[in-house]
Amino acid sequence: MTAVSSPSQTVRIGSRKSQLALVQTEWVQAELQQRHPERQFDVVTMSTQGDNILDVALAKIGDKGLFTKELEVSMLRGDTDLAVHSLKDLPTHLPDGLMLGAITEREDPADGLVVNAKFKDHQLDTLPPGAVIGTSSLRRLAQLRHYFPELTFKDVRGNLNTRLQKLDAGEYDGLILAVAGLKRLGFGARIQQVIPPEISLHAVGQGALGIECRAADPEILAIVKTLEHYPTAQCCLAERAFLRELEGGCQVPIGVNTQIDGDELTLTGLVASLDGQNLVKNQITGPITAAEGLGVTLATQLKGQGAAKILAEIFTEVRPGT
Ligand SMILES: NCc1[nH]cc(CCC(=O)O)c1CC(=O)O
Repeated sequence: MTAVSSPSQTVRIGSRKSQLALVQTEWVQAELQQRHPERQFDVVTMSTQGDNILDVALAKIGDKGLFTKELEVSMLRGDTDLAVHSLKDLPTHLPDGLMLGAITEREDPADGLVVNAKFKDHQLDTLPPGAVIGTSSLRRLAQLRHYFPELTFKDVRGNLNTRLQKLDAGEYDGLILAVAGLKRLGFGARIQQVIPPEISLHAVGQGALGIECRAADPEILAIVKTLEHYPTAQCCLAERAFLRELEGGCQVPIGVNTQIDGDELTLTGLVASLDGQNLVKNQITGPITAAEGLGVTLATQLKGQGAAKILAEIFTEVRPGT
């Protein structure tokens, strides 16, 4: 008798429809298919709120689950079994019934500068005063304003291709984008400068993928876990604990950098005011196995150093009335 795969053998992977999301999900699909040949892995795509609202600055619409909610509802209904996210888009609090099943190996987590052809060979410190830099992230804005007050910063929305088209059409002189996204979409050659952590700390979870699944589905969890990359997971769990403790979403100027050296993990964290005038930054080192505790401790330290005041100010500025 030949084994015919029953419908229950099919694992359905939820994904956003953007080109980056699809590249990432197809990578996960191929890796899982290779590790679990007895199963069939299908991709189910859906649009999220974040994909549909393109005319409003991200900072103004809030961030809680903007790019993830539809994928989560689908898992809770049993229409899909897991979801692939850019980890930085996944909120630190997940809905009841779901969990972060695995974190995959991280691509370069840094931000990168991409420029219009007329500024070929320029870097942030050689661009002329007034050059227009596109970014939709308050974190990038605050840090870059601090170090390059003579540059002009302008909001930019849309997927990566749209953004690059706007850049090449001359609407911007430069864009700040995640190196990971550019590389995954084949635009690595356009990265003019990888921005060092001394100038701009990256977003929590940047460059890694987070695979979310149902908390009460051990079979799927066991499958998903086979994609976990331990060092990346510990770094990202430290970063996510730091962010959770500060209660800031991805649209608050919070930056991090995490390094592993032997059995030790060093987490650097920053909270910045929107105008980039005030940067509160600190660092903590401890055993890798205490990753989340290190994130919580660093957050508490930063709050005491002035971060609590900065965050309170931002919440009243960005979301008046709430
Ligand atoms: N904010 C959107 C987003 N979410 C994930 C990435 C790609 C990089 C990653 O995996 O962190 C990007 C694009 C960007 O920030 O330039």
